[in-house]
Amino acid sequence: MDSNGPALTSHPQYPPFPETLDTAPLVTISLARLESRDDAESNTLFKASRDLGFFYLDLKDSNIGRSIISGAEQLKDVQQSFYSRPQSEKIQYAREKIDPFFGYRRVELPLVNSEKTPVLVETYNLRKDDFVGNRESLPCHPLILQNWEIFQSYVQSCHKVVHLLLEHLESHLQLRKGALVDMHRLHECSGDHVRFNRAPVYPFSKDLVKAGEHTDFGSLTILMNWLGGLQIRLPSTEQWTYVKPIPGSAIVNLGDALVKFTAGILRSNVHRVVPPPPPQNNTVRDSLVYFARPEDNVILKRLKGGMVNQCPEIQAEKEEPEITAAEWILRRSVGDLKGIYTLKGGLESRR
Ligand SMILES: O=C(O)CCC(=O)C(=O)O
Ligand SMILES: [Fe+2]
Repeated sequence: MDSNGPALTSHPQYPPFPETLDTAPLVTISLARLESRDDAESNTLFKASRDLGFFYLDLKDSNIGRSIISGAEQLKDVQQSFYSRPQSEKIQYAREKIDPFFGYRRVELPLVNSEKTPVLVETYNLRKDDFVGNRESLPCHPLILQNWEIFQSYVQSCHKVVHLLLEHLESHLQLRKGALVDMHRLHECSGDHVRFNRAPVYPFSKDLVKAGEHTDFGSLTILMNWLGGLQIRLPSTEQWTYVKPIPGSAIVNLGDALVKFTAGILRSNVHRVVPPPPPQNNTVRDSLVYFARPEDNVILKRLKGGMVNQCPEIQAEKEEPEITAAEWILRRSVGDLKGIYTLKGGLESRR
């Protein structure tokens, strides 16, 4: 039991993350301390955003944070109900029918399980603009409509956290006030979305895991997960290392858009999802993600001012097409553009 009473999260209902495993050294940053503009906490945030691009955000002592914790638990229930629906029903909301990026997607893994049934990885991308009323909503499953208010509140809370993190970052970067925040307004259209991720029980496969290595292509990602399986490649050792889920904390990472805006000062670290470590490996894995992205019309290029001006422009940066966030998301999602970490001689090579 912690200070907030028992059963804050449902982590204890799952098999435990193994104590003996080496895990990634993410620092923990307190959302409440960032809210009260604690300088030391803010410095830790900036350092983590440069060095690793991943950190835990302890949500427990903040009202917004606690609404994210309880919202995530509720949305996980929605997610589980949705994924237990028959395929014939889920594919009514498939991306092919709805939108190139938003909607349901199933990918069959090239594996055979003991029941000889397809092994499916499933995702469902739900657009922020629909929940906050920026656009006419895309068609979605009735379970989403029945839980609309939970999504609305979740999106708003995550978005507030994104603004707070961006405010701290822009101040450390000595950019003008609003330089980052004003490109991420709630009521402007953007690629922000909630994603339900579902992975079945499946054995570790080198090829599959390799194919899943990626950086996130937006600005900030707020991840809630209950089982291990997320791994990051540590910049210090190049080793793939599990990130342990911590009840009451989100895992936050920076995406490629922030690397571009800051000419490589901030880091978007490569990561992947593999089967959870034993004894968690016989449990279906759900995770819940809020992806924050720049507004659709924003051009993805370095910002002017502050620390960014002190970074000389490198060749790879000069050669990159100047495209909008909307176009970048579409092209990245079909693999047409490379992520920051794969771009040889690109921004990552500045380190
Ligand atoms: O499921 C996780 O823990 C991470 C998911 C992820 O990296 C993503 O959806 O981009
Ligand atoms: Fe990711």
